[in-house]
Amino acid sequence: MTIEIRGLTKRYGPDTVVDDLSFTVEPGQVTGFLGPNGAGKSTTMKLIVGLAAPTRGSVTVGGRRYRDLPVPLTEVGALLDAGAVHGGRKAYDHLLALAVANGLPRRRVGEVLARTGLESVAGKRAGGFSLGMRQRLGIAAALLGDPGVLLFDEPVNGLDPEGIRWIRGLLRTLAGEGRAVLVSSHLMSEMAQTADHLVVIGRGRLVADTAVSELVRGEGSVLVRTPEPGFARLLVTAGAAVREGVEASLVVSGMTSTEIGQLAAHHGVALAELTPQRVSLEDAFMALTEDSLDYQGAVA
Ligand SMILES: Nc1ncnc2c1ncn2[C@@H]1O[C@H](COP(=O)(O)OP(=O)(O)OP(=O)(O)O)[C@@H](O)[C@H]1O
Repeated sequence: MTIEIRGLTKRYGPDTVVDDLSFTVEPGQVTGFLGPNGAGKSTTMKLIVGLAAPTRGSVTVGGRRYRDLPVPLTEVGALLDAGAVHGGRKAYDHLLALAVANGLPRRRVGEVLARTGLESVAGKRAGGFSLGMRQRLGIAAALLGDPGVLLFDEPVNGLDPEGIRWIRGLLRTLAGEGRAVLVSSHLMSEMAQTADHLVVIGRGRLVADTAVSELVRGEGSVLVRTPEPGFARLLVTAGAAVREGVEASLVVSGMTSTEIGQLAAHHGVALAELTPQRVSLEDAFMALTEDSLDYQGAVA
């Protein structure tokens, strides 16, 4: 199942929090939803599940609006706020109440408890749960209806390394099962390890909609070192952009290292160094969102 977002706009008073946003979340992959704090990620997720009404535009899941889904829990599962569990209820009872209210078989409760590693604490009250356990309970609830679409809002926030590793693995597995998985984060490094596809927003607007592999490949530059003073001019003549790097190196863009090596060989120029510079995802993200950051200082 696919999430289709078209021209989605949400205003709160004078503030346009989501601004003419369009993108698609495909099944079978993890789509990372990235943006600095306040970019509008949570609001977009609320719009997807009908917790807020769009000012303009539309969101559909499998071609239908959320409110038109007969049993939403069997089509869309969402972890939007891990704190939203009644603290006095036992984990098992919380899930059972949800299952019964949605006409789901009782056995699903045991299945999702097992899948989220909560079997041993199923009889304990959620009020005494650590953040990591509440997070797992929220995920168990999202999985209850075996939905084809899953939304997770900042699921790794506040988790320890083991919890983070577990969530990453779960997201990958859920996508591997053919589900559409949309997961928000304000950390590019986190998404780089989990997502196949990235949707980046800033100030409610779409900044990038790209495969992770595309972003990593990006526009790299090549570091060149040579004792031959005329080589920079040769590079420029060949169509490259050249600037001076540290310690008398040249930073070349617009040509691959192979092309630069061939040019040097052709002119009999000895190279002391020829190193492609990898663009890190973090750098790519900063470049993408630079213009859309509200508070540059806070992010830097
Ligand atoms: N119900 C509301 N009424 C008024 N303004 C709101 C409401 N909900 C969100 N906002 C504003 O919308 C903007 C976007 O918030 P949102 O929570 O969607 O961003 P976010 O990208 O999820 O950020 P974060 O990573 O900090 O959670 C913020 O400026 C927020 O103050």
